Amino acid sequence: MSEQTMTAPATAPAGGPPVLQAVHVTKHFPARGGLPRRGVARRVVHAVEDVSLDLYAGRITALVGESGSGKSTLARLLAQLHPVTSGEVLLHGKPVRAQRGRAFREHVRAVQLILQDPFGSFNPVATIAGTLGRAVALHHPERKGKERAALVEDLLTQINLTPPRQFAEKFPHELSGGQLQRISIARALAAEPEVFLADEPVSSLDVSIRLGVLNLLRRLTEERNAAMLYVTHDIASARYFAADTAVMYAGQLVEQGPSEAVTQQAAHPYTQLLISSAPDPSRPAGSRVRDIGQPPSLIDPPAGCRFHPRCPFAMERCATTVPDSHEISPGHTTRCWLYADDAEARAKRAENAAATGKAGTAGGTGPADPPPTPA
Ligand SMILES: Nc1ncnc2c1ncn2[C@@H]1O[C@H](COP(=O)(O)OP(=O)(O)OP(=O)(O)O)[C@@H](O)[C@H]1O
Repeated sequence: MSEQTMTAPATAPAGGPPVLQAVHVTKHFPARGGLPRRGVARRVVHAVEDVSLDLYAGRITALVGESGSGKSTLARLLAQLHPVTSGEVLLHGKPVRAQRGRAFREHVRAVQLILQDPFGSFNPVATIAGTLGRAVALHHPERKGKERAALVEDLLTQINLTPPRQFAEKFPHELSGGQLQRISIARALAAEPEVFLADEPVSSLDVSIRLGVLNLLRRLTEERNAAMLYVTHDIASARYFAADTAVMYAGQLVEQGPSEAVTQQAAHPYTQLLISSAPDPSRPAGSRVRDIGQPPSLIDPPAGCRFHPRCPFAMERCATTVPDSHEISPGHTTRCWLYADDAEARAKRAENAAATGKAGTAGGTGPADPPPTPA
């Protein structure tokens, strides 16, 4: 497969048990600034609130939302880089709580994070062979000398930087952003992970090379039957790259399910807004969903559904009670009161359908459309 052609998303059936799970995970950070005052509870940032998400072997799940919605925090909780405030992270069904020791090291090996900015994560005075050699030494201490060098060359070949010797002796500043992002993927591969957490892996890269890096990630996921979380702002790329999509708003998951369903029959007004805000030349003029505000402060988030102050279809209950999860079609769920089974919700739902019309679709009208350029 050419790396410049976007093919159908990795869709290994989600039949087996999840590899990695967030179960009712919440993360509060102490708010920066201001001194604690006697008798006044310390203010916290409600970065992630009661989020449950499953990742499956051989399957890519996109986590979509605007800046500050808690996507990176969730990825870091799954990687055990932050302790959870409540809830659990499970690897193969077993809770992971250790922040040090053998269980922690095993988690860090099995679950590898790939970050947005490849430049920031390399030692500028180490060659690529030195950087990858350290990763090999960490995860395969038995491989020494020539064996270690051979493994470094093999890693470079797997990420299509060939001939490997030509790249091994280079320093980070001698490589392009795309080449360095490939090296960070190779460094993650050295651990033979079961899960990749790719946090906006292409958004800092030149538009022309994004597709190549995404297709490399997909090939590696498929070949290794690894699970992948693909964190992105770009809901249109999620449809083409990921089998499943989860949408996050202000720390809460508002919709999730098969990417095709989430992007073509978006149920939550926030998902509809995200889709209608994404560039899409095929969308008729005037079909945008009306946006009536900004994301809330996470220090003092709105009660109920956090989207309600911005939602044109909000009802009274939306301001007081966190919505239940409603199943729209098999595996496609949303936390939105529009899908409750009562007269008021039905009327609002009809209003929503009339207002959005075709606006609940992303990236065009069918699988034959050309892939969008990933952001
Ligand atoms: N270590 C921290 N201490 C305090 N607040 C934090 C910390 N890390 C993240 N936050 C806050 O948590 C919220 C969620 O941030 P997060 O980076 O997870 O969002 P995001 O969706 O990944 O955004 P972006 O796409 O811009 O990276 C933000 O309000 C952020 O300021």
